[in-house]
Amino acid sequence: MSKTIGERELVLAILLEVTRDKIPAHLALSRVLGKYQYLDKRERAFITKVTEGTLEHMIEIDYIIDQFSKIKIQKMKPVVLAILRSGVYQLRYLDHVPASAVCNEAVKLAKKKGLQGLSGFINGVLRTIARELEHIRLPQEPPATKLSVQYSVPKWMVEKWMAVYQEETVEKMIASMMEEHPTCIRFDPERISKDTLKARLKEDGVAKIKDHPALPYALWISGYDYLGALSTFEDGLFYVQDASSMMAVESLQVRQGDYIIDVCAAPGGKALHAAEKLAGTGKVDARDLTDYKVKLIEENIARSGLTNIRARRQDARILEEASVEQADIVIADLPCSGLGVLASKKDIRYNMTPEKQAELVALQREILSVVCRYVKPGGTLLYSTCTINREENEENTAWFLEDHGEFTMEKERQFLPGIDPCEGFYIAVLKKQESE
Ligand SMILES: C[S@@+](CC[C@H](N)C(=O)[O-])C[C@H]1O[C@@H](n2cnc3c(N)ncnc32)[C@H](O)[C@@H]1O
Repeated sequence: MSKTIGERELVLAILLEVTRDKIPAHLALSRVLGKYQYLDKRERAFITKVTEGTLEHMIEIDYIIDQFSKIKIQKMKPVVLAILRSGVYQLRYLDHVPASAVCNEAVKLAKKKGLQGLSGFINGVLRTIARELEHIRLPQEPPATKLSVQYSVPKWMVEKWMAVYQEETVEKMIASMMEEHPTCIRFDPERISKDTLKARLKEDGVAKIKDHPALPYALWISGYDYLGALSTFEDGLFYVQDASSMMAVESLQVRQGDYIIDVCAAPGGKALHAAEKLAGTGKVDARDLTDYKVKLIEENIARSGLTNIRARRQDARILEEASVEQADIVIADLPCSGLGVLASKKDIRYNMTPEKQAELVALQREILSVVCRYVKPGGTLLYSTCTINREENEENTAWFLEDHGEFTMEKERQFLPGIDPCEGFYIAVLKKQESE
């Protein structure tokens, strides 16, 4: 393929896909990197850094643009805004790119995109920002605006959290969400000891390996190139999973021989963990909505070598008569707004809205009302989400318990990033009364 598209043009294409067309950032990025094979390592690194960085700091960047542009960002053409955003990111965060190069490249790109008439405007805004860079002041008041701009998290999310938690807690949470975190992995101590796994990970070239403080079968790893290249990963010796998800399964007290239904199981993290806890006994029935998702679970089952788990397609909103009162444990780890995992999924904050969140609450209630019927008398229902939002969490559980007097709350916990050693996650363990 001839080299006609430059790195900044590809950054622009990805930013437009994410911000205008609402394509998840990791998909847009991997599609472009996959399509333009001629890009060398340095160009790939630049494209990744600038797109991810621009998205990560986008609210702060928009605030800065609005300080120095006579046209406000809401009035700008998406292409102009995307060129300015990536330009401001490079000026503010990439020391090795000279300001003159940032401005010149932005002008060239604007002209290439047929925006000759606006290239002077783009040049003017970027040059002014480059000049004023040292003097830029972000808002200090009110607290929700300060945190929103400083950490580039939408104000509505910050306000939601500030209504529940102290400002200091919210800042710790958000700061933690913006930091790079090591990868959390779970291993099966029945299959490999911690010491052997650590030795193998070192042989694989993993630079840092740390014990998780709360879980004996969890490790934090960092300083490796590519997960898929680790022999330990290829051999299925660990599963990448946040500690919060492990704690969800830990809270269940799985007993040998249990029959467990996971109604929204893909890619299979909690279902596989539960199957491990059954130690070769019992059965886990891991379900999800589509064939594609079922395949993901099946791939992970194959990697794990476990034989007491199977995957199949089943819409959790539709009652399956044959499952009624059959399960010792039902895991309902439902689709949610994902506000607890902004650290690993950086575009959630721009794609999630209060309206979408309200739709998710309705879906969660619909699924809970159906799948609670699969729990045996005396059995357990786990409701969990990876979000920090009372409507989806505590309020949903309270709503459920009001309607279902046969269940009582055994355990409820909201994990907060920066406060707990994991991502943001909610767990409610609900016990169904024994039959009379
Ligand atoms: C939070 S994820 C589950 C993560 C999984 N429990 C784990 O630990 O790996 C939610 C899952 O719900 C699935 N889902 C969404 N709507 C569904 C439905 N109506 N029926 C079954 N699964 C559904 C999604 O495909 C997604 O895989």
